[in-house]
Amino acid sequence: MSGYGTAFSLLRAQAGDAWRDYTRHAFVEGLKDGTLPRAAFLHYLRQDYVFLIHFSRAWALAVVKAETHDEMLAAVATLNALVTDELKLHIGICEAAGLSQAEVFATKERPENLAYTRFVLEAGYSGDLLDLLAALAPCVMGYGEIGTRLAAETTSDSYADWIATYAGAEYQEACRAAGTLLDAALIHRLGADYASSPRWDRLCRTFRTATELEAGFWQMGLTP
Ligand SMILES: Cc1ncc(C[n+]2csc(CCO)c2C)c(N)n1
Repeated sequence: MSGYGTAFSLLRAQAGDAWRDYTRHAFVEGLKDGTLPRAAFLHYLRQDYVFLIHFSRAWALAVVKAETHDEMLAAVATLNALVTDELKLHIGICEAAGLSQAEVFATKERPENLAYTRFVLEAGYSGDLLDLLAALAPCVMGYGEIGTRLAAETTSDSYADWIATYAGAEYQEACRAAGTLLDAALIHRLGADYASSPRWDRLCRTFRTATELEAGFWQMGLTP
């Protein structure tokens, strides 16, 4: 059990090797032991700022696709946290790492970044909240899992702040809230036996593709 809900555990298990390739990517192992080159980390941070803008748009779409007040509350809370706090926090992290605001704002979006965020948005545009959440889940829960493992296994202080952010209680609570939203949204639309629904295979495929695109994002990070 992952602790992020029943549906996430099922989706994670069916993603198989793709999940492992994402959460144990060489970039992640470099964060863990401090061997990740600084230039790669700064390049990743700049791309991640652009990523967060589109990710915020995807959570705004989740508000649009919500069908219950609880779903609206969960989506609007994440959207607010992203736009009000996380984007600002990210600029602060970049500045502390030696990147000016001007540099961050001028970042040219890499194709791997574009592919991932537009895949997520398209899943939401053409589908319902389930399609959108299946595409969003690897991002939210993957970082929660990576943060927890790295906090336990790290052998270096180089990226301690980054690890502490995702291992921290606040972020772990956000992962559990996303898991609760996903479980409830599935039951609301497909019933308790949602994994037997004809839609389940497609949701699994969407989750797996988003997982592969996360691994592609790490790989992009290694090539500034
Ligand atoms: C490529 C990439 N994937 C995942 C995250 C993690 N993340 C994105 S938004 C958010 C807040 C809650 O949804 C978190 C933790 C990231 N930063 N960059």
